[in-house]
Amino acid sequence: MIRSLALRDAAAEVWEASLQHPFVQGIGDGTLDEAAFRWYIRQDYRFLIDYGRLLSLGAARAPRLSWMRRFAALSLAVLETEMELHRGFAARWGVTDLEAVVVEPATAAYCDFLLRTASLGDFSELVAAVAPCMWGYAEIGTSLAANATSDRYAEWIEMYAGDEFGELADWSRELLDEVDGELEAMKAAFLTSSRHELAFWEAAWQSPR
Ligand SMILES: Cc1ncc(CO)c(N)n1
Repeated sequence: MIRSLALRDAAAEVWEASLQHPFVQGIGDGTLDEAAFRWYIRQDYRFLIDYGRLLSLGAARAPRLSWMRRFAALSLAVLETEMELHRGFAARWGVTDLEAVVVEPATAAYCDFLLRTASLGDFSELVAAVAPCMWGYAEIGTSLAANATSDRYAEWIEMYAGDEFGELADWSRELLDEVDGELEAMKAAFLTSSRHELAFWEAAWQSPR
């Protein structure tokens, strides 16, 4: 089986649980409590800083020049475009302390796993760990956009359902299929990231409101 599909298969239950998670569905139909969304935006803003670092490590370690360029460009796109979306939400909804926010355990655990894998793992494990971030959000965005009834969170949905993010998901699959690496180690990294994604939704759902 094609490696990206084998990994997607192995994580199918976890991905379905993320898509069906009440927090995610609440973004889709606009019923999600704004305080919970504010909590998520604050934590995700912190996540994106380390995610930018992870992509820069990807650039530093990439064995092909074309991958190196792509990782470097992506790091900048996250630190500029994606974080700008969060700053927009923050301004609209009265979040004034984006930079000062405490890193909650689910955020810290995910970021630490990603940066540990990127620093100490094989490059193929870095690729497997980062894929659920890109591919997973693109899948959620596309699925929510297909049924969206949400005005409130429309911008968020549009960003992750958009062509740019879709291309990113395609690229992450291409990397998974082309990189030199061992399937079992890659599967472990892919699954662990997928579980952290789910735990992030759950933490946001359980956040104090
Ligand atoms: C936790 C998380 N994973 C993936 C993305 C997509 O960039 C994001 N913004 N946040």
